Amino acid sequence: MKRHIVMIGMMGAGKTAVGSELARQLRVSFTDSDAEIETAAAMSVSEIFARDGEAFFRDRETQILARILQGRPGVVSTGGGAWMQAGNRELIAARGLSVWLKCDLVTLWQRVRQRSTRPLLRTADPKGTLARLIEQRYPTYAEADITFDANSNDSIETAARRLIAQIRREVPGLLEAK
Ligand SMILES: Nc1ncnc2c1ncn2[C@@H]1O[C@H](COP(=O)(O)OP(=O)(O)OP(=O)(O)O)[C@@H](O)[C@H]1O
Ligand SMILES: O=C(O)C1=C[C@@H](O)[C@@H](O)[C@H](O)C1
Ligand SMILES: [Mg+2]
Repeated sequence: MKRHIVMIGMMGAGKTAVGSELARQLRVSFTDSDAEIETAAAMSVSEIFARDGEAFFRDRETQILARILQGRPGVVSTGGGAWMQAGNRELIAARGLSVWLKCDLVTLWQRVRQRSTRPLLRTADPKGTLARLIEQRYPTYAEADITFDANSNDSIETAARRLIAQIRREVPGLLEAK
């Protein structure tokens, strides 16, 4: 693979789940920026938000992304907010193919509602917060190189296979070239 494949999109879109399966099918490495930040800090994303604040988390996210992207090309899953910073978009564009996992509110809500691991959704009306984030972010997510329909009822394995087919169609040669 010539470039990284970088998964972007909302919380619950499947960046981690589909991204790790994609890496498995392509036999390349998988790195998740949220997980890397957690390992480096020995704290969960929620704990970092609570202790050091979102701005601190965003700085760490940029540093970690830059480091990951310097490595050998693989699949990289980002946190949902990473793509919203212009500097991060430039870093990603320089070394990777960006893939937006596009997903609607109903599906996202089904996937994130049970878990309390997303600090941005700890509000009085988490579904409303999710809806507002969708409105704010979708025009910018739409700037990604590839938009993948992540709504379908496909299994994670089938979704990854469908994404590989789409990348082969839209960016011929990317997966084959060493
Ligand atoms: N295509 C899919 N089919 C079925 N379940 C899915 C699919 N995509 C994601 N999920 C499930 O939805 C949940 C959220 O997915 P995941 O953690 O991959 O989202 P994410 O985009 O990485 O979110 P975050 O930005 O919070 O890290 C997981 O339980 C995952 O297994
Ligand atoms: O959408 C977001 O801004 C976030 C998504 C998660 O992946 C984490 O990076 C964090 O919870 C923030
Ligand atoms: Mg994730």
